[in-house]
Amino acid sequence: MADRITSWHANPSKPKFTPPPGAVDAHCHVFGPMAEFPFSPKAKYLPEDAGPDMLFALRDHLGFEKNVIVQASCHGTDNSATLHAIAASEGKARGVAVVDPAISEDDLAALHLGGIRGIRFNFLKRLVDDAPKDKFLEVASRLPKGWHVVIYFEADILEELRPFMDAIPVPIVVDHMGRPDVTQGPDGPDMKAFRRFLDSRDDIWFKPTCPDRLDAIKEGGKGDPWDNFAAAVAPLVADYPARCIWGTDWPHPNMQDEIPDDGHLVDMIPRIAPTAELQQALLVDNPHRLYWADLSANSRVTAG
Ligand SMILES: O=C(O)c1cc(C(=O)O)oc(=O)c1
Repeated sequence: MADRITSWHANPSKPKFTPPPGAVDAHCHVFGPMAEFPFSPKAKYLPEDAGPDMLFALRDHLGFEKNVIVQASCHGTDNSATLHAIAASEGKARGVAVVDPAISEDDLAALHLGGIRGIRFNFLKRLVDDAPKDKFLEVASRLPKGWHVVIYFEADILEELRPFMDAIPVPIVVDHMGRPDVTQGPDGPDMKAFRRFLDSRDDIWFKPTCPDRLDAIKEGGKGDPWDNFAAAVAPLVADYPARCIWGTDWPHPNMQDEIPDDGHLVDMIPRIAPTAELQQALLVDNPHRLYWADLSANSRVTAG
């Protein structure tokens, strides 16, 4: 296999923006450690270790209180590394798993006990070999109560995926807004198509995340400070404030050629969510509704 890759910043800056109390980094990953949690034989990249200690140090450095750890494709359907990180978080992390669609009810229940609250369907050909829609729909129909489905796809297959996504019987959370071309601006065809999709159901959520990916210089974007991203995404957050959650995407799988400074990523937040109300929704209330709904004594977790 190829050399192991480092895709994260060694010394990220301190953000100027201070997240509100209770803020959740609701899209991040862990890699390994490989000696304990080997990568999948089908992994499309082989990263250096980026385990829970590093993730929690970054969380504190950036001013967040909690994490939602999304199973990275390099770990395939073995969620041990993600579960280990959640267990090490002292109640400050929950997660999203990637499962073999034939998973048993008992194994789903065990994932729930381990802090998992959703499963991820990945449609990026550069990350996974196959994405069997019929099997995905079958497992989506028997998830534990309160779970959702996270979907990662690129804008050019949104329409093709519509019948599949329309049939998903639980809430849907779209990773990185389905990767729109942000250079088209807020009213470009990709954003318009994504808005039509959001308007088709009121239980579709999205992550206005990854300016580093969507506005990368190597993709024809502007790079840091990612002005195309800010311009294209701020109106979306303003129009759907109860349906978005935010995350760093640390350790930034596959971003080794244009590694983002995590402090700069956090400083994108007030550019896409300029008011205290929007920041509270994006960073605190919305992720708590999806991932900590059992903290029901708190008004922030009621549906709305
Ligand atoms: O665009 C990517 O390369 C990417 C990869 C993964 C993963 O490997 O799980 O997750 C992400 O959120 C984004």
